[in-house]
Amino acid sequence: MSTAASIDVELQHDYAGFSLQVALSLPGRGVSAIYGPSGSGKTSLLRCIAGLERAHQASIVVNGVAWQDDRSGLFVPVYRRALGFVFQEASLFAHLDVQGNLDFALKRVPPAKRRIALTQAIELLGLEPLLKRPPTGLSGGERQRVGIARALAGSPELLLLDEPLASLDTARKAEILPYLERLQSELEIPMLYVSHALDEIARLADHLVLLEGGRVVASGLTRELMTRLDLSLAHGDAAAAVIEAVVSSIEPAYHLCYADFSGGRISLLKPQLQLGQRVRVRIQARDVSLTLTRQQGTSVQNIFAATVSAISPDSPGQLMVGLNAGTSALLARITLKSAEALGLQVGSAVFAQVKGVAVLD
Ligand SMILES: Nc1ncnc2c1ncn2[C@@H]1O[C@H](COP(=O)(O)OP(=O)(O)OP(=O)(O)O)[C@@H](O)[C@H]1O
Repeated sequence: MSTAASIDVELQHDYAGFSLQVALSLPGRGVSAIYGPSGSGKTSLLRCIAGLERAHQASIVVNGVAWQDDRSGLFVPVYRRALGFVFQEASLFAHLDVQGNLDFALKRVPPAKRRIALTQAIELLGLEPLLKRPPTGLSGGERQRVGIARALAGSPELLLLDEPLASLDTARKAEILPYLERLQSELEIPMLYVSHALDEIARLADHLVLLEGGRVVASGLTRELMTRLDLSLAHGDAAAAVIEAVVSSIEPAYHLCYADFSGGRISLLKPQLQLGQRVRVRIQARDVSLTLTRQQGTSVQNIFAATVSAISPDSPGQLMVGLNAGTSALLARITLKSAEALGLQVGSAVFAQVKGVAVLD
């Protein structure tokens, strides 16, 4: 059922040996991440929403505008859908400089339908110094920024991003993420963001869709899904929790600041944060160890009282433990042997020692 501020997708699409069948209602603003193993149908879903593939039994409504409705025979062709598509690698016109590539995209939108000024797209992606450069003179990260600005120049009502950072190395990824965060906070355009990287998702997306074998396994708030032990994304090396905290004091001499969350006070090696600032902090399950009594004489600063909410097998010899610290969910990955030695069970009172944290914003 479509409402004005949502993206509602119901569709079926079949290839030989693969069927994609989804029914989703996503927020009409902000970033929704699409996550799942290789071959789970993430790209196919984006292509069906774009109209690059024609799904059947489909209903696709973007913030009140129907793009496809097979009950009434409506199928808006891809070139008439107000969307921007950002691929893993931007294919820019080699004979045009950056400005020329952006102008080309802008000209395809009738002036009355332009929602984003080119100057705004250039400013948001920091492209001013690159405008006269040919695409061949750009780094991979710069090309992606141009690709994103070009998608914005088309004044999209929906931005589809298919692993936009996957072809970049860690340093280039880190360079682009702040631009994507700016888009999210400064533009009203909703984004569907396909990614394999949970750290990117934790940073960018409030909403998460987990796809497996062409089906939606879960759809909901990112930080809730990330700590659900019945889901694959709460397992393995990348498993992590995200907590929200507010900076309450700063200790410049130690380059530390302290932020309060429902489970206590967390110290962060990030002195440039401001008092009162809200921060999201990512805590990886592999960085959390558990004790039955509060450790003394340890170098670990962040120790929180918690209750075990769930225990589930992880890799051989390892368990994933779900924890509640106040109303915040945490994960700890520990060995089966330690769990037995501690006599852990659901409801056990423990102390979570957090060895490393990452501030997401
Ligand atoms: N044009 C096509 N013809 C036939 N089968 C296809 C076609 N496109 C995709 N598939 C199949 O559909 C399934 C889903 O593919 P899709 O690319 O959507 O997955 P994905 O989750 O995006 O994977 P990845 O993370 O590897 O990019 C795969 O089994 C793939 O082989």
